[in-house]
Amino acid sequence: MQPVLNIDDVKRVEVALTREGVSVSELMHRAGLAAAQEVLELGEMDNVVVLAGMGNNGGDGWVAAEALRAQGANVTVVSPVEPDALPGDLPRQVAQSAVRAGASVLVGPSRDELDDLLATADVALDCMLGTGFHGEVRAPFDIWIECLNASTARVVSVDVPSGLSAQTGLAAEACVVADMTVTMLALKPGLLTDDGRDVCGAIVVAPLAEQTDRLVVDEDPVAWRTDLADYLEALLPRTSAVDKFSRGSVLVVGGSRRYPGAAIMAALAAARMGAGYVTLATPASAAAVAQAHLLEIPVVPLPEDADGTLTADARDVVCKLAERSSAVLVGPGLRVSGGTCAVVSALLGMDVPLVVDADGLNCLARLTNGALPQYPEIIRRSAPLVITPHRGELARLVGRPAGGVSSLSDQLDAARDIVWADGGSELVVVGKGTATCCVSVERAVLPKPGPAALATAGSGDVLAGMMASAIAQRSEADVDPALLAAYVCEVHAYAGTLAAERRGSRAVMASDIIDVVGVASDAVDAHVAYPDGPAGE
Ligand SMILES: NC(=O)C1=CN([C@@H]2O[C@H](COP(=O)(O)OP(=O)(O)OC[C@H]3O[C@@H](n4cnc5c(N)ncnc54)[C@H](OP(=O)(O)O)[C@@H]3O)[C@@H](O)[C@H]2O)[C@H](O)CC1
Ligand SMILES: [K+]
Repeated sequence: MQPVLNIDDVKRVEVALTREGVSVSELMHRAGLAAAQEVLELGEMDNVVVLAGMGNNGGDGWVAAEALRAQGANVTVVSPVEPDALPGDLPRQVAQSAVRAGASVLVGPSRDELDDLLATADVALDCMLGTGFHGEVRAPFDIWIECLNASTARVVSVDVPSGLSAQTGLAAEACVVADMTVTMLALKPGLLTDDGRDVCGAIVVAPLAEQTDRLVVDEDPVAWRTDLADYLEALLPRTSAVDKFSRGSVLVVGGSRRYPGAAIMAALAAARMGAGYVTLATPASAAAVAQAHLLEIPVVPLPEDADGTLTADARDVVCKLAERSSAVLVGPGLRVSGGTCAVVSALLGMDVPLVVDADGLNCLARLTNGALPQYPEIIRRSAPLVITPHRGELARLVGRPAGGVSSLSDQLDAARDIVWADGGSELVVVGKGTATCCVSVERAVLPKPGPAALATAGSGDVLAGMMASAIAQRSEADVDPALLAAYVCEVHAYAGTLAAERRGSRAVMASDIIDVVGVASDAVDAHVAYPDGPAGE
């Protein structure tokens, strides 16, 4: 797994490195050399343009320019001011050194001059703005970014594409779209989510010092990005010695007269993820339509009110069914009412592994007055509990205003508020977004995010069904619950990719994802188990 650090923690690692004898000047040299090395590895890069800003990100660029010049490349550095006029001591010194080494400098070019220069470039190094960037991009960098994005040069961004917040992943109006980002010391959350996913290109981490790994871990990384090999312990069992019950039984409680589909999709996804036996319990007036869609899955009708929503009387039947299940999912299509809140509350009080999604989460928000971290006893239990909120649901659960969870960084903070208040190892918050985080009290795990095709109605219901299915199949196993949840997200993401290949990237519907869950999990498992085998290539 690769550690992900908040920007403030990256700065602390920088300070810790200087305490261990690696000066900032040395770090800047190593950063510039790391960027130059990546350029050299692209091959045939004779003409290099370095767009340098005024701070240390620019300093990295001047070091890279000198290193590439030493390798025989034609290097032109574009700077807003003369090298001698750079305000920071370090950037000024490395700039002067690069000039002495023969790098050409173009100061304050017009748009046309810059376009002409970039037209001759094989590669452009983006060193305008790094982690010190804030607000909207000011001149001249807004214009430089436009020229760079319009050019045909390969673009390598140093530390972070200029214009992207490395913390939030939100891009300013002007933001470099890179082919590659060479980031210093550790991954940062903003590179992995939201606009960051579209503008970073391939990400390479340059550790800069042998002490870095240790110092990064000392800073308690805000998250860990998984590699496929990390999932080995999370793989679902594949043995011939099974019958339909030993393969795990899942109870899905969801649906309403108005929204029968969500629960149907969750039940199907649970079956496709490998549970041997799935049951759907749904309000009586949704049961007939559900049964018509679910040939292999029994549907149990439950007491409902005049709106076709569960009443509190449903609790007894639901709890009896839950007792016989290896895992329960509650929420998809449920709606929020006194009755549905009573059912969610009863399930939380049981000793059965539980996944709470969608309206189940909205019931939970209502049961806790929109302040779940203040009522940890409601979710404290001995059996596993996985809650799967998207950003809006997560904001509601922790009492933030609408839009109050707007980045991966916010997702991680809000999820931590919940798991730390709970304090137990049974709870995982799967915070869904353009990057999804699986957060337990132990750690936060980031699975590889899926394609935009997954952002479609019902996709979350499918994930929830898959999650309950995986937990049912691993109920006896001692596996890190955040890792198991991340594995399920990874299979869901890959299913989205397969569905997009089959249907077209904008045409995927949730049922297309369900259709390929089985082949997606086979493929992910093969990659995990045999990373170097034919399936892993
Ligand atoms: N982490 C490490 O170990 C190392 C990182 N290095 C590199 O250093 C940068 C961070 O350097 P820093 O000097 O803190 O900041 P930047 O270079 O990113 O940016 C500061 C300059 O940018 C100006 N700025 C800020 N916002 C804007 C904007 N919206 N529009 C235009 N200009 C902006 C800022 O001007 P102010 O007037 O706001 O002060 C500064 O001039 C990190 O990313 C790495 O690349 C080191 O090499 C050492 C190792
Ligand atoms: K940059």
